[in-house]
Amino acid sequence: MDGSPCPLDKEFSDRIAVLLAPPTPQSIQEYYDKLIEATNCHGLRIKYSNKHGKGVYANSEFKEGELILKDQMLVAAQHSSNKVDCLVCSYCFRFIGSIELQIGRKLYLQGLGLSTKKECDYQTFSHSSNGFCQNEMEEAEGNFFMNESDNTGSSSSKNLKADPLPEDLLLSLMNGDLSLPYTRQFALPPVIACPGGCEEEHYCSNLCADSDWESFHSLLCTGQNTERSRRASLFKFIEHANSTNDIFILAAKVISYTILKCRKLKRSHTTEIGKQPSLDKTDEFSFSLLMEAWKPISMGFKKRWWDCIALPDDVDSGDEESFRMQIRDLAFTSLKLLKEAIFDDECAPLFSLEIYGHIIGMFELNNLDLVVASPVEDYFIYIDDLPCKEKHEAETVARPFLDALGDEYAVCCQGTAFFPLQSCMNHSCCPNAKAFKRDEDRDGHAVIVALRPISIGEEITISYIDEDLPYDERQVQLADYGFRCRCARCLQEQS
Ligand SMILES: C[S@@+](CC[C@H](N)C(=O)[O-])C[C@H]1O[C@@H](n2cnc3c(N)ncnc32)[C@H](O)[C@@H]1O
Repeated sequence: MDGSPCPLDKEFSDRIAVLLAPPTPQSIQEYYDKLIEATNCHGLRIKYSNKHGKGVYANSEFKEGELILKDQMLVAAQHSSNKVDCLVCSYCFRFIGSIELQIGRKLYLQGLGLSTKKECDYQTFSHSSNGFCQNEMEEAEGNFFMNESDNTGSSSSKNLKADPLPEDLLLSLMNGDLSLPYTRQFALPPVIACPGGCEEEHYCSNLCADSDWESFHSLLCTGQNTERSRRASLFKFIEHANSTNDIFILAAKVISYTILKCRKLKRSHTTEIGKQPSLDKTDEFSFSLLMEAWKPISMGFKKRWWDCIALPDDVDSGDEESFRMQIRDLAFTSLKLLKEAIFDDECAPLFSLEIYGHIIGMFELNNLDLVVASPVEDYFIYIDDLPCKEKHEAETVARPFLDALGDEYAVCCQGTAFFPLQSCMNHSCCPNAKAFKRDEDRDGHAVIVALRPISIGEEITISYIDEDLPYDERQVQLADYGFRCRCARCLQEQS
């Protein structure tokens, strides 16, 4: 990149270009054929066309309302501020513990003055609307800030609530001494601690804990088992992300995932082949492993973050260049902090600003909001629907907690995720499918259902925006995704 402040961009420019080169149609086909085989999504096929790049096509018929896809995220994270509201598994994003723990913990943390996000947006495909924490962005970067309420949930609560409940009451709710009526019917998986001893991540099972550890967390854990100076660096990186934009946590997860996969490939190669490459080939060998580990990320549609981020309404177009430079500098600050914490010599090109910018840009252009409905909401609805006598008895115990929660009782788990198959779905203003969580979808998977009958060979499209908007407004919104829509409806309405 011309004028990049990051020395690694220059040192590894050839390798960075290889890592960021768009995959060939043939490698796309091979990769997604394998993925579809491995995930049993035989009703779908990914095809490449010169028109819109990758797209998802029906390989079988779908009826209206039928499930098309449940896509497991490649990488995902709960918004930092949402962690106050919802205790979820850090790998699959199921709610964990118990209804009592969810309620008690939230009220307890609120009592400590931690902020919360009010409502839950069930519209799951969304542009990340910059995701900045407003105050910190203003402070850290000087001039610019975003007006809209951001989706990191950093807004403080405005709703009216009853007086706080006594702390010891909340503690007994959290530690299981006090139980609420009918919560057995809303049993949740137990809370499994992080194997590295950090207090940040929790899991619903040992399987999730181990999978997270192996795929992401062993490099990012701030627990006691992590060496002291690395821990201090990680804390600094996380603090910076939490106070500016938690998209950096996701970028760190992508880098951690690639490094850990690279190490795993190296181990299995050494065990299988039984020998190390000759010294003069070590460098090439390491890079071939890096390419292999990076492959799932290489498939994602990407642009540099500071090039593709939508210009906030309150930034004058004359200040655009300066705004984009500030975004780049912010990313560079974050990258330097991450590099101090987890740098790996054999994966050095990953720590270039060019790669970091493209990873974040990938989330900007492809992300689907991570949304998991809260069982606490179901619980209070259940109480409300009980016959009169039972309802009255249950409410006597549960009501103070509902009052203390106010209208925040229903806050769902919210975050950002990259889904390998869903992210290949193109947009249409007359879509035949939509992202929609059904009652049974209680984890972080992306769920896509058919809006009308779909025949074999038809492209499966979703809408990235509110498709009921008039033509011009739709184009304005889609410009934030970097394209002008050429779907059948737009072509017709344009003429
Ligand atoms: C989430 S990706 C979809 C998959 C993408 N086609 C690929 O090759 O990875 C979104 C990008 O696809 C392209 N795209 C999606 N829908 C489109 C449409 N209706 N008209 C033009 N381009 C579209 C745009 O470049 C957009 O930024």
